[in-house]
Amino acid sequence: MAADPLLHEPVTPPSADVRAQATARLAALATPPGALGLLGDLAVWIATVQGQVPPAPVDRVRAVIFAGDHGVADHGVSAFPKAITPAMVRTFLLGKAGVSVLAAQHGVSVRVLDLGVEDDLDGVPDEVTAFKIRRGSGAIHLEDALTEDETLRAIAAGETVAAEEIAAGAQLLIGGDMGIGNTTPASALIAASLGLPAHEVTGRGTGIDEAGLVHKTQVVQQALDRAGDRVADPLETLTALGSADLAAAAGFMAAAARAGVPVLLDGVISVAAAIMAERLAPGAASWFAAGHRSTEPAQSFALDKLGLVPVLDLGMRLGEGSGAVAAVPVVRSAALLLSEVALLSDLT
Ligand SMILES: O=C(O)c1ccc[n+]([C@@H]2O[C@H](COP(=O)([O-])O)[C@@H](O)[C@H]2O)c1
Ligand SMILES: Cc1cc2nc[nH]c2cc1C
Repeated sequence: MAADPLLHEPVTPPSADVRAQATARLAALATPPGALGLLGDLAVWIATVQGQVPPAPVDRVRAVIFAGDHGVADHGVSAFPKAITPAMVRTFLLGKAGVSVLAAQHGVSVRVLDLGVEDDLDGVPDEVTAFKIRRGSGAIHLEDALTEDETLRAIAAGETVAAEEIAAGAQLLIGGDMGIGNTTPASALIAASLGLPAHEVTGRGTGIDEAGLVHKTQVVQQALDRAGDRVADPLETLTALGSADLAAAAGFMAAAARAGVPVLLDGVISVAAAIMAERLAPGAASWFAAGHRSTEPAQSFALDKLGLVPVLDLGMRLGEGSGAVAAVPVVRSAALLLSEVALLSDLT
């Protein structure tokens, strides 16, 4: 497959003029300056990415869960077996996962897609597997995750999905994940992109013990050493250290940014995809906000790199898009405050 001609093209940033107007309105509200704290910053962000002051209510929020398996999960890096991945895909479809409950409460649509699950998912609707790239991505410490062609096809799949969600009316998109072992490639992508060693970024994922963490750190470092200088290029980085689901999530976020649709990021996997989206489409991160801080160290390093301060910090590490969905009511509150609070100049 030929590379997308838009890859590496800079993304048009949100309007600096609208940002200035939103900042001025926030300062003019009938509140002491700075009294809304991060809610105020979030209000300015949502108005800026919407291109309008005051901002519109954030009614249509759509989450997409990119599911896939990872060869590295057979090498002692997770507390759980791979069979959990297809089982959770079925659970999302039943509306019974953690993210499903939060999303139902907050009126967020959830779409789950199999990009690389190591199971045929017999009986699930065809639309779930329509973008499948392969059954399981390569064990990144021993081999490439993907072929170059698979990387390009996965990115293109994510771009198509973003276009579909935007056509369906999304005002705000969330990129979620499901895949046993996926904190290993996510940490490797972040380490490679930020130039950090494995011991700084590697975390406990689903809950491995101390010995497991030592081993997982060695696996991440082995993957980084194996990839070597190839990590200077974002496509090579995804091919060597990523996965079908992570590449698709990166394509999804890059396409959302190019279309001027904001993205609320979730945990370490979502933020790894955001880092890759920013590398594929420089400037994309100006369309992103961070839903929450995960317990994974790589996620905090990556958020700092992107210049993002998370809305929530609840010690969550579920993935699935759940931390971002939990932050949606706060984003909605922020938009409403900037549009409905009286101006100081109007006080009687
Ligand atoms: O979002 C996070 O920061 C996060 C942190 C730890 C674990 N997870 C979820 O747990 C799975 C990956 O954990 P692990 O230990 O198997 O690499 C995957 O399905 C993720 O959605 C997610
Ligand atoms: C049960 C379970 C649910 C998950 N959801 C996201 N990652 C997960 C990992 C496990 C193990």
